[in-house]
Amino acid sequence: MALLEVEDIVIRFGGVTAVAGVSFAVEDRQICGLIGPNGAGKTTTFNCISGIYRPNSGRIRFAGQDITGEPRHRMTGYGIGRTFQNLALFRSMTVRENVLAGAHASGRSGFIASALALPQVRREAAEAQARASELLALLDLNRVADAPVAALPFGWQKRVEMARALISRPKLLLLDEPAGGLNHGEVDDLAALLGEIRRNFNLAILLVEHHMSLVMRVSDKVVALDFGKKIADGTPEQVRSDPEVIRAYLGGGDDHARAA
Ligand SMILES: Nc1ncnc2c1ncn2[C@@H]1O[C@H](COP(=O)(O)OP(=O)(O)OP(=O)(O)O)[C@@H](O)[C@H]1O
Repeated sequence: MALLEVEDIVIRFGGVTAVAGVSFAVEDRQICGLIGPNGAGKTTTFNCISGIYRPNSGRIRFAGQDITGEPRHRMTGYGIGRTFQNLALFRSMTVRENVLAGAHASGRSGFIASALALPQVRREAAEAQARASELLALLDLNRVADAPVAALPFGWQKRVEMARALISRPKLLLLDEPAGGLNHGEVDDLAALLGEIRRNFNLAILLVEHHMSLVMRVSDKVVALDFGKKIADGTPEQVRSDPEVIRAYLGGGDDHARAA
């Protein structure tokens, strides 16, 4: 049984079918790249897995459990963490505070227990602090831990988002365009970091990404979409040389050419 099973999902917006029956699976500890030209349906698929959209039909299973249409606030509890293309950080808070905010989303203590500062709450808070420190070190964010997040360059803010997603110990990390806006050196660092994250946290990663060389370098498998349909699913080598993929990237006018 795969960790994530996406089965024949269809997502429509009014008259537009953004995703037209897509299926694929992500195994435990696998890094899977989701690629495709502009408008292919990547983000919509991603938003469906993370509970932002509900599919019109089809099923999504995570660790054997049907999570189709579950709201996004439940996803952390299931073991799914995510980052956003345009960042969703608390800009005036420090790096450490932002990372800790991810732990609050997954804390088991309820509102009353927290208000009364019961021992379990204090234990959870201490654990979260220790884990935040570990993550800040791993993601090389120690030096800026007490700086407001808004003062950091974009590439560093992306790392903060990743640390925030990781603090809840996800089994699957969804990354929306992690290389977007990064310079060449930062993309190299990101490739190394993704491997390190997988090794350290024993998790699977699904990334939507336009940066083709990054996807091909880090992914164990790649799923390619075009016009809402899956056109290829295999190893980076298989997908890179797939005639449908080559046609989608080279033959689709301005939008497609930009994505290639
Ligand atoms: N909220 C929405 N309302 C209406 N149409 C939408 C909405 N979101 C996406 N679409 C349409 O669905 C299709 C797929 O869009 P989607 O953003 O998933 O593609 P994508 O592969 O992520 O593209 P990009 O790489 O440009 O981000 C496009 O035709 C898009 O215009």
